[in-house]
Amino acid sequence: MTPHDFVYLASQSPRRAQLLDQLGVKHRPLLPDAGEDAEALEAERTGELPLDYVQRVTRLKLEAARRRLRRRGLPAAPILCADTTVAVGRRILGKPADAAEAAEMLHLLSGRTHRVMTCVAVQAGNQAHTLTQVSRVRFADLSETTIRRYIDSGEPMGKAGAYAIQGCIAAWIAHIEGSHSGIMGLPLFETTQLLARARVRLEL
Ligand SMILES: Cc1cn([C@H]2C[C@H](O)[C@@H](COP(=O)(O)OP(=O)(O)OP(=O)(O)O)O2)c(=O)[nH]c1=O
Repeated sequence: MTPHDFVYLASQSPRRAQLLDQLGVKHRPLLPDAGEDAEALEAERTGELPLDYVQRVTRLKLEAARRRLRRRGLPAAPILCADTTVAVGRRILGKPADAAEAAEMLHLLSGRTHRVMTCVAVQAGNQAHTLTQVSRVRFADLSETTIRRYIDSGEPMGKAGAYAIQGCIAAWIAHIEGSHSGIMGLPLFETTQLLARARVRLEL
């Protein structure tokens, strides 16, 4: 069987597209239709643990993407999607709704270690390959001024946990354990294993 030349990237995250580019994997967007409520997939359930949450949301994203592919009658190819969640203990930090929520999250993350979980799913034919990569991130103490300035920069919005390791807040990240690309939204080492299982053409 010849390898697949490209994957459908069912993600609106520009970071995920850039990270796939870094691997040299060709991808085509498979974005939600106007009527689809992509945000609704990320609704939390009371008492749900972060690991269960990130895996469930990824499954939902994959199912929605598979339906989309069928609806549009597009040529068959593997579909890749992912979800990134920040966890402080059992608490899930999603994307902040506004500046006040972003401030609350950054206060919570200040001076402590939290986990960042990214679940990746690749559907190839009838088979779904998934894995979850978990990293640990330690923030130095963040002052009120730093938090305020960071929120004013606009960067926290649209990011799980109200920060982006690839941005200026990296100046306060004292330690990471795990996968830098995973924290950004797509763990490259692990994703490569999934793509290989799905027989997607890789650069190396
Ligand atoms: C913790 C962290 C998150 N993020 C981003 C990655 C994700 O885009 C976002 C988490 O939201 P996700 O719901 O995982 O992704 P998304 O909504 O951007 O895109 P889609 O659901 O369509 O795939 O936070 C960073 O860019 N840097 C970081 O350091």
